Amino acid sequence: MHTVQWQALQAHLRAHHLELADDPKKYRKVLALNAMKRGSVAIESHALAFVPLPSVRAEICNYCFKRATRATPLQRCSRCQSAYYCSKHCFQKAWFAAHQYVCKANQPSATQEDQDKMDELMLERVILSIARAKNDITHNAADLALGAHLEAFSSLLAHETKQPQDQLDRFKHIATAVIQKPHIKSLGIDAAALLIYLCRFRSNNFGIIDNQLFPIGEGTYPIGSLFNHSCRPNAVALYNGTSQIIRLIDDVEEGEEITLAYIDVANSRKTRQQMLRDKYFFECECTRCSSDHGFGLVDQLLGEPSEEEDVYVEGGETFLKKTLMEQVESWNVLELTKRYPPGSDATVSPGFIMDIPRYVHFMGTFMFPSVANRSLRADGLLEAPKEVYEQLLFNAAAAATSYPLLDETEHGGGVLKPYSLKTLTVATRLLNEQMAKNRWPQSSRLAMLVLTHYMFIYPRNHPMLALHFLTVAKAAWNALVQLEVAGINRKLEKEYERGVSRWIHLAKSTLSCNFGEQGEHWREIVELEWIFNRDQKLK
Ligand SMILES: C[S@@+](CC[C@H](N)C(=O)[O-])C[C@H]1O[C@@H](n2cnc3c(N)ncnc32)[C@H](O)[C@@H]1O
Repeated sequence: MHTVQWQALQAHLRAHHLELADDPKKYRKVLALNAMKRGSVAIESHALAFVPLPSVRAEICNYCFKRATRATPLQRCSRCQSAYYCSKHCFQKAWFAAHQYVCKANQPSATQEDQDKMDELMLERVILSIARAKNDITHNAADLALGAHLEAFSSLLAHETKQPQDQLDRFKHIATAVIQKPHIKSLGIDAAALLIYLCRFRSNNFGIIDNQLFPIGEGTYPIGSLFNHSCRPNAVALYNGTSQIIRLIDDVEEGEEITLAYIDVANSRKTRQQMLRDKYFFECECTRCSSDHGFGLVDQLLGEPSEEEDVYVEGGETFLKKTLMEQVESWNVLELTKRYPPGSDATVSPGFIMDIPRYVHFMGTFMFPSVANRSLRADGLLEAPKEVYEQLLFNAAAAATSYPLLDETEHGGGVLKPYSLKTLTVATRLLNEQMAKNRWPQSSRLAMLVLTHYMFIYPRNHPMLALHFLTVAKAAWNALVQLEVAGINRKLEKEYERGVSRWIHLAKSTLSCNFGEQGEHWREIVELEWIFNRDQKLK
C-alpha cells in the first residue's frame, strides 16, 4: 500500500474525518471516514503559494485576495509599481514571503501579463514556501499541517512523461530562468526537480475564485489537490481570501469518495472529456460520463456544439436571440399555470409542440414543483434522497426530448431548441441584457429558462445553482413590483407572490450549503425576504 508512507498527511486528514486510500485508476482518493452532512466543511487549507491573475491585480489585495473597498483602498508597491496591497500588514507578509525577491524598480506591468510569468512567480513562491516549511518543521516537529502539506505536494502526480513537448519546452525555459536567481540558487535545487514542480502545477493547481465565482488568481493547494474529479461532484472548492474551503454540497456516506469538478461541468460530454484528457491525462468514468441512460440522457439533451451548429443554420445566433425574445415577450404565465395547475403530475402528457414558455412550465413540474404547487414544502426536492432527486431529473430529460419542437423554418430561421448548451448561452446573454435594462418580467422568465438548464448541469446545492436561485428570486420580486405599478390582475399577482416566496426559500436552502449563512449573498436574500414579508403584511 502506498498510503502508509504519508504519515503526517494521513494524520492530518484523519483529524478531519478523512482518509487517503489507494485507487487502481486514480492513484489515490479521499474518502469520508464517517457520514457527513451537505453544507459541512470537509477541510480548509492554506496555499503553498498563490498568484493573482494579471487582469485583477489592481482590484484585489495581492496578499489576502480581498477586494478593495472604499474603506480599504489598495496601495501600490512604490518600488515595482505592479503589486497592490490592502494594508501595511499584508504588504509586510507578502514582502517576507516572496515579494522581496521579485520586486524590481519600475517593473513594466505588461511583462507580467502572460502565463509564463504566472508560472514563474508560482514556481518561485512554491520553492520558497517549501524551504521555509522545512525550516519551520525542524523547529516545530509537531506541526502536522506543515508536514502534511509537504508530503502532499511531494507526492502529487506530475504526469511528466505525458506532457506535450511544447509544454515541456516552455517549462524548461521557466525552470532555467528561476534556478539562476541567487535566492533560489542558494537552496541547491536542481532544474529537473523544478520541471516536475511545473508539471505538477498543470495537473493540480486551482483557479482561485471570488464570491461571484469569477477567477481572480491561481493557487497551489496540495491538500485540495488530493481530491479526484467528477462531472457530478459532491463537494466544491470555495475561497475565503486565499484560504481554500472544501465544502460538501450533498450528504456523503461513510466510506464514500469526496470529489470536486476540475472543469466547468456546463460543457458537453465530449468537450469535458477532451479537457480532462488534455490537462489531467485521464478518461473520465464518473456517473455523468459513464451512463447512456440517466445522465446520458441529460448530456444528450444539452447536445454537442458541432451538432447544434447544424440545427441553428440560417441566421445563426441573431435568429436565436430574436426568436427567443419573441417567445419571452409573448409568455403568458396565467395561461401556462392553468395548463400545469398546482398539484399537476409531472408524468401527465402535455400534448404540445414545445416552445420555450411551455417547456419551462412543463420542466417546472419536475424541477421546482413547489413553485406551482402550494401544498408542497418549498425545499422538499432539495431534501429528497439523492437517487430520488436524480431520477426526477432523468424523467424530466426523457420527457423533454420526447415532444416535437416548434419549427420556425417558415419564418426564415431554424429550430429553436428550448434545451441545449447553445440556448443556455443565448438565454444567459439575454438575461444580462434584460436585467441591465430593468425589464424584470422578461428577466424572470429568462432566469427560469436558465434555471431549467442549470438544474440538469449542476448538482443540487452547487454554488452556481445557489447564486442563480438568488437571481431568480430577485428578478421575480422586481417583476412583481413592476407589474403591480403597471396594474396587475389579482390572479397573476398571486402567482408571482407564491413564486417569490418559494424562490427565496430555495435560494436560502442552497446558499446555506455552500457560501454559508453569512456574507454578502446571505445578507441579500435575508433582506429580500424581509422586504417581501413586510409587503405581504401591508397588503
Ligand atoms: C489533482 S490530482 C488528484 C489526486 C490524485 N489522484 C493523487 O492521488 O494524487 C489529479 C490527477 O488524479 C487523477 N484523477 C483525478 N480524478 C480522476 C478520475 N475521476 N479518474 C481517473 N483519474 C483521476 C488523474 O491522474 C489526475 O491528473
